[in-house]
Amino acid sequence: MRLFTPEAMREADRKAVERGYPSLLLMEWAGMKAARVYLELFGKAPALVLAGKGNNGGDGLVLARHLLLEGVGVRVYAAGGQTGDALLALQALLAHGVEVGPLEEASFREGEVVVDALFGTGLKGPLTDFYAELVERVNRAGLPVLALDLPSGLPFSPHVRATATVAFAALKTPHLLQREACGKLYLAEIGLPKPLLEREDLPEVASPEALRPLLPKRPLTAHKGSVGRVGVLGGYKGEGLRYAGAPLLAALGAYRMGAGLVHLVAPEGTPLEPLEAVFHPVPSPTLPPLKAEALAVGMGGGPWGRAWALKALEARLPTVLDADALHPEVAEAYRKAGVPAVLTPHAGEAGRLLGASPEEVAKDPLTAARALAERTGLAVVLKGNPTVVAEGERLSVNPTGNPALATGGTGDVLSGAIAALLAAGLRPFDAARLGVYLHGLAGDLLAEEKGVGLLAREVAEALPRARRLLQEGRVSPAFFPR
Ligand SMILES: NC(=O)C1=CN([C@@H]2O[C@H](COP(=O)(O)OP(=O)(O)OC[C@H]3O[C@@H](n4cnc5c(N)ncnc54)[C@H](O)[C@@H]3O)[C@@H](O)[C@H]2O)[C@@H](O)CC1
Ligand SMILES: Nc1ncnc2c1ncn2[C@@H]1O[C@H](COP(=O)(O)OP(=O)(O)O)[C@@H](O)[C@H]1O
Ligand SMILES: [K+]
Repeated sequence: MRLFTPEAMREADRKAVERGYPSLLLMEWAGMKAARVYLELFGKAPALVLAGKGNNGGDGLVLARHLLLEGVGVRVYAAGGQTGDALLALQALLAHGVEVGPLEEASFREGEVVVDALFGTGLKGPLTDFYAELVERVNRAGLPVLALDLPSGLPFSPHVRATATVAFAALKTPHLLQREACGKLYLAEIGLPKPLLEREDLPEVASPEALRPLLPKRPLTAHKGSVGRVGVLGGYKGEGLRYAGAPLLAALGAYRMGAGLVHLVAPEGTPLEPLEAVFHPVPSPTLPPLKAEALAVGMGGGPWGRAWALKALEARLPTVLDADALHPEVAEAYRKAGVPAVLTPHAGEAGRLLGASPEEVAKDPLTAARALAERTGLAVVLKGNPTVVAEGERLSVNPTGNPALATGGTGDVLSGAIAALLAAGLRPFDAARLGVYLHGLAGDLLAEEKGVGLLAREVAEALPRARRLLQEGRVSPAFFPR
């Protein structure tokens, strides 16, 4: 699944028509699928449909007809001047005897659900005047809003803040970069010929279909030495500072992602947890002899992080470099040595590596992740919402995960989880995108059950469940909770 720009989506629509596919069918499917989501979310609550004059409005007019046929009360207000498919959609609705009022007269009523079909991918520039005001009125009305394709006004401001959004044919950049405005996100297939959606030049949206085949196999004859052993190097003792928990959480992340054995290399005095680990207490950042296939370095390493990362290089094992191991000279040393590595910075750490502010990184994570991958020659996991994975020319945007993960130690769990996948033999880019996806999914499962207030160790504990859902094909490719 690819992440489309609005322009790339319009191009795909155009190519479908060039191939002879009737565009009216696309619109009919779009409106019908959106009506299904409406019924699922809001049942028979009456709808207030606000339709623009373009094809997005046309989708709204189709939806109104389908809701009417399902016995849902609809009030429809539309801009004047429809042409083409949108005009046909209007005529079909009028033929059912529905009154369509002018958009200027739209009013909001308690108990209604607003269907936002004002603008989709055809918007050029920010809304002004009447439409800016209308969007503000929609937001102020306090009613649930179902946005068709995109919340109107995106990617600019002002824009509609939707309760849910039905994206047609493919996710577009604002769906993942301006997720806040979209609410619950649904992806509806509308019959666009598949080859038009296969655009290798666009970033990937990490999807269950693409990731499932990457899951490491666990043969009947597996033993703890055959499924991947991880060395975790982290923690720091000195100057009254103790970062004891971080490496333990990385160890948990590795075990919960299926590692056969985890070696925990940490400062003397670090608690001997988890019990399942093999402990190597060290007085300074050293690399004891380890039987391992991958390493995770830097979690809670303070001033030890950099030294540890450079020592770890001697093992020439695929390595996750996190937190205190994230320094330009460390990345450069791994690149030079040709040792495969995954960098896992958040926006602040990425900013430090790029010489940019955290705000600049967070504003355009796709560009920042690509720039960092290019500069370091390594795989990069730029953490946030969304998390972006980059390596060379490849970009993968992760749709799982939610703000309940914004709590200390969840990043450490992720480092260990990615290291376990490296140890199982996955290439850095694959270990990174699979690890990030399952970590986010674990967070989604927990947020659904418990809401906010998670502990990082619970995220580790939920990893096997996330993995099993993916393995069994039970993750919906068309629904993205937050
Ligand atoms: N074959 C297709 O093209 C399909 C398109 N579909 C829908 O069509 C949408 C795209 O349709 P359109 O290309 O007609 O575009 P939209 O319906 O998103 O908007 C186009 C209209 O907005 C006006 N406009 C643009 N920028 C504006 C601004 N800043 N202020 C005020 N008015 C502005 C344009 O003049 C035009 O009238 C998609 O998002 C999707 O919902 C679906 O029906 C599926 C098939
Ligand atoms: N708002 C959010 N939405 C989705 N994921 C989030 C959000 N906030 C944090 N996360 C995830 O939680 C993890 C936090 O990692 P990090 O910042 O390194 O924390 P720590 O250093 O405490 O372990 C990352 O995987 C990040 O993507
Ligand atoms: K819309």
